[in-house]
Amino acid sequence: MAGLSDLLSFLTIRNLSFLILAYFIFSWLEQIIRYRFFSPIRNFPGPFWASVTRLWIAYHNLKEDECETELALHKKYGPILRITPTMLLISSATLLPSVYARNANKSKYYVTGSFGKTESLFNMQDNKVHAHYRKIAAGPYAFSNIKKMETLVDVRMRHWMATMEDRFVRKGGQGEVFDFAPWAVFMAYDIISEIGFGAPIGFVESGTDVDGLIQGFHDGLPAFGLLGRLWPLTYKLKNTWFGEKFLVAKPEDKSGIGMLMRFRDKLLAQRRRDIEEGKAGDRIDLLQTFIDARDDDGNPLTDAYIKAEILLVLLAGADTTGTAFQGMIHHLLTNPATHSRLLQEIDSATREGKISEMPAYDDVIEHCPYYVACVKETMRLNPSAPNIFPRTVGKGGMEVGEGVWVEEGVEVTCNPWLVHRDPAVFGSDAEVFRPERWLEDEEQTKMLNKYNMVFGYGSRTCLGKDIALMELYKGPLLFLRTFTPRLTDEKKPGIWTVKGGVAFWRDMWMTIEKRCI
Ligand code: HEM
Repeated sequence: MAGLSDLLSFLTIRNLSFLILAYFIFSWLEQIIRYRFFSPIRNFPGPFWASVTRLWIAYHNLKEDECETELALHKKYGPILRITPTMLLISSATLLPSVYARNANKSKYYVTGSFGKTESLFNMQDNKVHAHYRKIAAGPYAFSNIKKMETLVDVRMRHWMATMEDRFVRKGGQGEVFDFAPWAVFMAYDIISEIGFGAPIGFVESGTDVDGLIQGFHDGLPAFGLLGRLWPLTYKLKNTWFGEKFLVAKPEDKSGIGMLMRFRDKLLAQRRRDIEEGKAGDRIDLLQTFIDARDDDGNPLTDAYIKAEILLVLLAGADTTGTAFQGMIHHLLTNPATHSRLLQEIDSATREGKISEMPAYDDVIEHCPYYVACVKETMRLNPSAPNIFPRTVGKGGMEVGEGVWVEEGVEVTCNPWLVHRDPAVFGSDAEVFRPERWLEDEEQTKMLNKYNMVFGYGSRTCLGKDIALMELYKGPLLFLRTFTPRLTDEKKPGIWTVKGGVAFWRDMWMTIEKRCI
């Protein structure tokens, strides 16, 4: 009894607080020692704090200087860096095939369930599970299917061009000053919702960020960046009341994702009604191809899964493409010689009848090589997702240099923003915008294409690549062929912003005038 009362008298609030504090300090020290001296990646270089806590990368991600910090560290330490206690970052483009090997699983960085309870392709970690679902999605995203949707893209393009002319070209005088940045994204959202469910959200029509969707999406990006970077904490919280409430997106949420989910649910319900009443006709959008898709046993996909994939189309496909469109206009307005060479190519292809009033995807690829090079060069220097895409090293480990091995289970990643600046592949001027590099020599072009990471790498590459390129081979071309854009202040050609590993441009203030070919 005396022992118990002694113990109780010792457990004062002060002593208890001291014990809790001591526990945390001890656990932290134990973690530092374990990560510094017993980790399988202890011998790889990098900043001390990155090797002992994920807070280092989280801090730089929040500060929006992750890419630049890592580029400086690569210059100091070489192509392989330890950027978290369990993760290596590799900047050598030629190591992409090893990091993104066929059977590599995505690491736990891809937090499952964050875009809703049912998982879409993007977050599936296990490569076998992913392969099963990717086979089903291959049909809807097949190039032959996407080609059928080209007319949908054209309708939206025409609407966007007409709106630009109505709103911003003032006849006989100075053009109206406007910010190009949101207009590029308005176009991309309307196209992706047209392709996704056969209806534009209405950004171009209204000329506004409908329901604050784009702002809501941008506001959610810092949290998106942190959830993956601090994944052990995220997994601990995910199944708690807090996690259910704040970490898993739901249609009832006020956020941009919640709004997109409601929009998607309404259109799916409408489509189901149309099908029942025989009114769906010959729909050719992605929603219909997912509804018509069957698994290996001939069963249709569940509505929950269709919803997850359609949400992914909106999340992965709109902002990313808008960013590339913004980037291309930014680079051309800041490189007048490139701009004028490009116009020569487009104008003569148009005059010779090789590309029509609405440029066709195939014609642009065939007749406008310099234009295609400008699109590639834009996305090389400013990839829309300058992010880490980590995989877990599989059985037997992985060789990352002569005699240098990384053990099974370690997280390894590349980041397209860094890989595309590797001078060994992209040249000593890799940090400069120079589209000519894609056209100089056949072998070199092959190599640049081989080590291009803008749409990811390996078996998890972007499924929407053809859709994005279809937009990018039309939109900027139409805009530049029809209008002469002029920056209102040449010293302010737009601000490149990266939040949570996703990039966009801001403040691209300009005027446009009609041009004659
Ligand atoms: C310029 C535009 C785009 C860029 C830069 C881009 C980039 C990427 C990247 C880097 C990945 C790989 C992620 C990883 O390894 O974890 C990816 C995956 C994906 N993207 Fe895109 N994307 C773009 C447009 C689109 C569009 C338009 C769609 C759909 C309409 C789309 C749908 C997807 C899907 C479904 C995946 C997951 C593929 C899988 O895991 O099997 N993307 N994208």
